[in-house]
Amino acid sequence: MSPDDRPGDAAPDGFHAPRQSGAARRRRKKQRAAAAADPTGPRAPRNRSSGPHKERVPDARRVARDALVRIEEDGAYANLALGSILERSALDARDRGLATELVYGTTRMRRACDWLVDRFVTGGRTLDVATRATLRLGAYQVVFLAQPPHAAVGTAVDVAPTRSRGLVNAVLRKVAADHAEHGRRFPDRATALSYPDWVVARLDADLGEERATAALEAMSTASAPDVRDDGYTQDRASQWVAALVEAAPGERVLDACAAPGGKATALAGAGAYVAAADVRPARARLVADNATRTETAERVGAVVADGTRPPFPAAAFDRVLVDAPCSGLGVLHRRPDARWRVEPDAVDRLAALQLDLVLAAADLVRPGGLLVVSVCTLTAAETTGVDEEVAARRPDLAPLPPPGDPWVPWGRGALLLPQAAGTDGMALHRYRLPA
Ligand SMILES: C[S@@+](CC[C@H](N)C(=O)[O-])C[C@H]1O[C@@H](n2cnc3c(N)ncnc32)[C@H](O)[C@@H]1O
Repeated sequence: MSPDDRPGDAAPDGFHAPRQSGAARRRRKKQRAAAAADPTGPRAPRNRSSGPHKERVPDARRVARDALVRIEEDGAYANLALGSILERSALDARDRGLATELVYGTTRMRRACDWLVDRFVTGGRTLDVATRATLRLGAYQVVFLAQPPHAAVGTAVDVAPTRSRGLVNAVLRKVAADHAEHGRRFPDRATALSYPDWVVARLDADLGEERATAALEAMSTASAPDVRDDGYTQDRASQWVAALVEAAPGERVLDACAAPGGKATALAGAGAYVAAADVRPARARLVADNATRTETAERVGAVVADGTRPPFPAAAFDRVLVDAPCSGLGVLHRRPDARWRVEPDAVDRLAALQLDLVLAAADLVRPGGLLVVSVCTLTAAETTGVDEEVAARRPDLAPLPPPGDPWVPWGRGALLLPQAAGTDGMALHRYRLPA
């Protein structure tokens, strides 16, 4: 996994846009070379617009189909794939909205859509990427958008590759007929919710089935972006975390994992002097850019530093925030494709890193100061699990009571479930250093 692809790192807050990873670019190049060398293999991306519709002005569904092909074929991020195709299209605002809904919704519900169509693909036939994308799109419209079947099937056939129009028509008609007769039905919860098995199993075990289901359902709906008074786009959960640091004007605060700078700029906006550190130089530059844009640059010092080996003197800060890299299982609604990218072993690997970051940060807080730890995930390993280790190794750190509703108590900290207030899911621990 490339740095740009790390879970929990790439929240689309702020003014910046994330880039496609180097790995994705390399993969794409390799696929093109392989397709060119093997004419019987999968279609090369350059051919994807061939066929009788090549010259047509793209409509929302065609744009959506093309974006879904790019996401699947090139490993492109959904927002970037769609963004670049929309940029070149002549769609008006309404059709852009429709294309976005189709791409994001179909990407989220990919597993469910595959199950809906695969029952009716006979003879063990392997589907090419464009045909599968078209079938997913059609199934999504019929089953999840409840569009009139004849219209949904007709438009899917219209954007299908010529060679598979008959198949798309036949399969989607069966999907529509089955849906009309039985409604939505799936073989298991993970397919119905459209997440990888391991994500559902992990959240079931950690949150209980009822909370996990509601959280997973909430993260299949789009979240409304919130724009701060200074123009910075930041989810309300992150704004609350920054406020819970309770930084006062003139205080020295360290944000040990700061990029892209959402919380650092909020802390500086409250009047604190903020050392905003991040281990990745490119991301540290984002912090500086965002400080300039929010007019907090005179109180934000962006620093490249590894939080596990921080280059600051002991007890140098009144408050330290560790907004740690995490598996991102509380913010899966932000990126529709994120649920398919997170890897199961990320949870334990990141929990170990979080513990190192928290223990190193604790040494930087002055006597009587505050250490705040947040993660945008919901796993026990990365929340209560890390805190249990902290309790064992730093019994001198006194946990503060959890904030009230919509937060709920979670071990010695607090949890904000994505279904509680329509925000990101977050976990928070706050510790007072002995005076
Ligand atoms: C969840 S993001 C932080 C979001 C940020 N606090 C905000 O509100 O905009 C986690 C950040 O931790 C950084 N990071 C990862 N490992 C780190 C380390 N060892 N030391 C410092 N930063 C690290 C990542 O580059 C990423 O930018």
